[in-house]
Amino acid sequence: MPATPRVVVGAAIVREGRVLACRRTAPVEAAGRWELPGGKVEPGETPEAALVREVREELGVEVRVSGWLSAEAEIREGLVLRAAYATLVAGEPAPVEHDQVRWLCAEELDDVDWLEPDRPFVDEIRAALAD
Ligand SMILES: Nc1nc2c([nH]c(=O)n2[C@H]2C[C@H](O)[C@@H](COP(=O)(O)OP(=O)(O)OP(=O)(O)O)O2)c(=O)[nH]1
Repeated sequence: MPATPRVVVGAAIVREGRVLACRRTAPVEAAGRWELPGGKVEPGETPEAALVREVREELGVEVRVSGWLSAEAEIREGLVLRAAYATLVAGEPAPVEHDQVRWLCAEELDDVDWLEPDRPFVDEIRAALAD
């Protein structure tokens, strides 16, 4: 029986019609590519708690999860990506691990080079921002 995949959660933090995209610095093959802030859910942790924790660690802000996107993508064998919409409740994002952040509107989502697994999420976010 295959093992249950480990989940990586990403936050689609939306403010005034824009989503926050973050540029990775590591590993080398992912450096310069863009993602949603987040990371792996730890054993015993809920996805919501993981997302809030990772965003706090990576950007120094507090977010509230408002709902999960319907997409799910395989990052590699045994690792899947999920994402949730979130709103800022305290602080202004200041990257700790990323070297750049951008607030992108629907028309700007294709201006950055997203990690491959993020594509279905970006499509869903584009539609949501355009509403
Ligand atoms: N945070 C995040 N990771 C993503 C996205 N898309 C995507 O393929 N990934 C991949 C990159 C990494 O292989 C993995 C996340 O690992 P990570 O290293 O950022 O997570 P982490 O902070 O929990 O790391 P770790 O030290 O526990 O290994 O998911 C995304 O939008 N956000």
